[in-house]
Amino acid sequence: MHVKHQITPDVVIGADTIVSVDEQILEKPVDKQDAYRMLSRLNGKEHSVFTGVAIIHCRSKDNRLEMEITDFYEETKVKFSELSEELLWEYIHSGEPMDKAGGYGIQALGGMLVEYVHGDFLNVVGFPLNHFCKKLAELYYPPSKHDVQHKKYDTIHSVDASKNLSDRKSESSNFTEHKVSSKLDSSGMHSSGAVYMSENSSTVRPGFTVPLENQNGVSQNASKLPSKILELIDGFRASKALFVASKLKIFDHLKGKGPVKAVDIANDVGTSVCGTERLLDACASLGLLEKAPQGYSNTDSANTYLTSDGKYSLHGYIIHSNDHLWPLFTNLESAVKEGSRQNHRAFGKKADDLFKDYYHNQEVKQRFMAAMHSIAHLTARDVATAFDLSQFKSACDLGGCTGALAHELVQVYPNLSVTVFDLPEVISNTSYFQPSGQHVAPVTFVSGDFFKDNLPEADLYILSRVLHDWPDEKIHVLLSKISAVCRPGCAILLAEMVLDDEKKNRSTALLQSLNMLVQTEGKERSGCEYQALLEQHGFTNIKIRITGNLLDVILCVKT
Ligand SMILES: C[S@@+](CC[C@H](N)C(=O)[O-])C[C@H]1O[C@@H](n2cnc3c(N)ncnc32)[C@H](O)[C@@H]1O
Repeated sequence: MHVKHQITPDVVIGADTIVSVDEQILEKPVDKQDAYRMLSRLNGKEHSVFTGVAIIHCRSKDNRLEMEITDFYEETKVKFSELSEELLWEYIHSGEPMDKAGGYGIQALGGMLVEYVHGDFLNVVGFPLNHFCKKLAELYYPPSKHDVQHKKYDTIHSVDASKNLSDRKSESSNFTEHKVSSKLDSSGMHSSGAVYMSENSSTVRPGFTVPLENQNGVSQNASKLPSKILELIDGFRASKALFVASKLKIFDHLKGKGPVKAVDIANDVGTSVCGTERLLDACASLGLLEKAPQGYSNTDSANTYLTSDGKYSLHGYIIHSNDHLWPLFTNLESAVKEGSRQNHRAFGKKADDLFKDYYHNQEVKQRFMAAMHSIAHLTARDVATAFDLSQFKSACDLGGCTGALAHELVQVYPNLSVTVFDLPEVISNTSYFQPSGQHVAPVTFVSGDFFKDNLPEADLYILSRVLHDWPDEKIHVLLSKISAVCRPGCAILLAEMVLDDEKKNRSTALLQSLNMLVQTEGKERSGCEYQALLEQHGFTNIKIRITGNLLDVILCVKT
């Protein structure tokens, strides 16, 4: 290993000894207390101080000291700014951050004084372990040309020339030279949870720098982190960025406009410029917005799906995901351990069923209905046309909520009369969701409880996203009531995410099953499971259509 200066490990670990000032070797090295005192007294001039492991460049003006610390390997610079003599002494005497071996006060509270770290964070919190390990690996395995070219990103993940990588590269350059005026925790993570990146050597990601054994048993960095794993770890940040942008109605603000500057969006929305800019950049990196020198604008998808009045707006579902599902998913671990819903943990109450949770409060009810409406509207055409339903004269959509599917059915089948049956709290709140216009065919709304009350008569009973809310016992109650009013030839149409028999579906369906776990007593089921439930109540000739949309469709007939 190339060692520039002969130093003892003690000096490396305890870095706070000044040995030279402005290249003049001191007669006697000063200890750390004197070193800092000396630094703080060097007022009005620029100095560079060599401490044995670092060069400290000081610029001091008006009793304010700026220190730039370059570590022994000249890979890492730490810039302290706005450091007054009093503050400096306060930190020295607190015995905490400044006293940490080699920490230069950048850990814990001392992080508040750090303007930026340029390079390898690990090199300034003690023994330069990261650098040391890399040098060791180089000694044993000199890097190939290919590796050297990509050295800049070598501790974060694989350097495959994929789209993901180039995305990551631009991400890391965004973090580079980023101000770290807020605290860094002792693991080197930004206290907000953001990952601190270095500019010119490795990316400091303590949690991800996993030593691996190669064939010869020598440790190397596990630089080949599969991008899928990183994507999943990042997933919650991406979801939250979308949720917050939706909550702040950023997509609505941008709709129908040319590029808008971050500062103007921030002023319109009433948010901070720096926070808004970061959110907009994150959304642009996720493909939700377009970014140009003139500003930010909506993508076509954002106009269609993310604005609150978009053709297939998912705004309601996104807000529900943020306000309701997010707190529930925070308790997923308990749900998995206990095998039950977590509404009491997320919202501090235990209702008999989830609909009582939703309908106790007008705002929560409106939010839930808007969420159901978003998905029902998006899927209605595929559900309505999955089978030819033209032989039916009347249909009853049990748990039909806002009537989004009912309205699609009367459009596709003009001779079909459709009744929406739902709880009274829902039926009284449906007017807000009705389509406007002269040519809208009428839909009838009836209130009642499908477990207790008489069901309206119909040739076709529709259950869209209803069975997945309930355990088998409750489903048997409901199906036996439907079966009792069905004449032979009458049918049931189910719309659900149907799992395949091995439960190896696309992840949307299986994640939806977790969704049911955290909030209901129900679950997503496979085609076979639905078939078994239906057959017990005399429904046969079961056909399943996988629509490719969010809901699949099952049709069966009473024999
Ligand atoms: C998950 S939502 C599905 C809404 C709609 N079918 C859709 O696919 O968008 C379930 C619906 O069932 C209704 N529901 C729940 N329990 C009910 C009951 N006992 N009687 C009638 N409707 C009920 C809820 O109010 C809600 O509208």
